Amino acid sequence: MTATKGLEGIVATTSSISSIIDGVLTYRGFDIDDLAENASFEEVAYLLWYGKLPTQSELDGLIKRLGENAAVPAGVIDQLKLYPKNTNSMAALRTAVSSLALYDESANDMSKEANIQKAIKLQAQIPTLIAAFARLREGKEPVAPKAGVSIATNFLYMLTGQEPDQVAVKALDQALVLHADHELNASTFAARVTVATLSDIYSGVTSAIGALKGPLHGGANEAVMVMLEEIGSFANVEPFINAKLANKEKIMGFGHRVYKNGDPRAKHLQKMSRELGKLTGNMELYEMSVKIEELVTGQKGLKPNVDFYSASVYTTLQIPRDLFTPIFAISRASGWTAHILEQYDNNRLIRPRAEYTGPVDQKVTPIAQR
Ligand SMILES: CC(=O)SCCNC(=O)CCNC(=O)[C@H](O)C(C)(C)COP(=O)(O)OP(=O)(O)OC[C@H]1O[C@@H](n2cnc3c(N)ncnc32)[C@H](O)[C@@H]1OP(=O)(O)O
Ligand SMILES: O=C([O-])CC(=O)C(=O)O
Repeated sequence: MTATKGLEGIVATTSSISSIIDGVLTYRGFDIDDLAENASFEEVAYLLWYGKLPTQSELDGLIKRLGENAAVPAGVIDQLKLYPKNTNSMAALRTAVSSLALYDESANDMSKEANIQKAIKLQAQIPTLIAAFARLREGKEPVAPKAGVSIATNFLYMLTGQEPDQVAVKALDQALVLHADHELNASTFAARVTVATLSDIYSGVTSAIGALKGPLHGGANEAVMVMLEEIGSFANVEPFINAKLANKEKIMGFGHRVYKNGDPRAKHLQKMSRELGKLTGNMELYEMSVKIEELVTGQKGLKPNVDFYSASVYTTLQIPRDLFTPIFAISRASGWTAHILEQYDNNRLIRPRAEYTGPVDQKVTPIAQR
């Protein structure tokens, strides 16, 4: 038995949800470029869950259902109030999602119908949890979700308590489309491993949030912003990046396990970053990002991934830096739950082997003689 480090190149399941073939990303056979330009996040979530794009009435039905399920139990809000104000936002989300199960009587109902309902409920409640956490830590009361509006609209509304700007809604909605699913990425794999024991959907999504949090995965979008802030100005980009590369340090938001010739989602986020910069009259973050790309691609051949330009996009939308990864979770909840449903449909316990590299033939010495 020989181990493959990081399971690189290992095909661990079949799936009909999304594919990456020759650098092209599709959800259910639809190219991400097409979806990014022509579909809303709710249409994409429907596509991931049901395998087809919705008709207008199916879409209206889903938006209505998401609205009806968006409020979170009062007990969970009470718990959020007890979280330390400076706690990590992904740790808060992970704990809060796990708590949702305590208040759902159908949490352990494994019927298909109950699991689809829970997928929709989780998708609806995650934005509410994040916005409530963000307000409570600033000493503000949570804002109740609105019915009949998109997730992008509702999230920005619940975060700020104000009717969101349409440019911001459109940008966030497109970002949600771009992040919704990505084949067998680490957090989706974590979700599938968890539910393959026939554990419940809340356990699967809680595992996934834990995996997404890390800076080698979803946490990279926040890490990109930390780096941009550390660089501080366009003039500092070149010396900063050159020093990092000379030290063989990783540049966050670059590289990918699967894409070696570039992440097809990055160009959409780059365009969004440029357009938002122009609209707000502040191009500095965009220009710094472009310069970083020029240096990292030029010297290392590494291309930006989905996390790189999302940092300047979210900052221009005035979203706090530590909510970038939770926003990724809002979007990826659709993919995680679609994968969990698919796993239940054709389940087998996921249990690979390890190549043992430890000592052999050891004998126990009585404790007094050790
Ligand atoms: C949504 C997402 O999850 S997208 C990914 C988000 N993560 C990041 O942006 C973090 C930065 N990027 C990385 O750490 C990596 O590129 C990963 C984890 C995404 C993929 O990595 P892997 O396929 O495991 O490649 P690995 O980390 O082994 O790197 C291979 C080589 O490229 C280098 N490399 C990879 N990414 C980077 C980077 N961002 N900056 C500098 N060098 C890098 C490594 O140092 C290594 O070099 P070496 O062979 O000289 O030691
Ligand atoms: O697929 C991966 O390894 C990481 C990624 O880009 C994603 O989850 O969107």
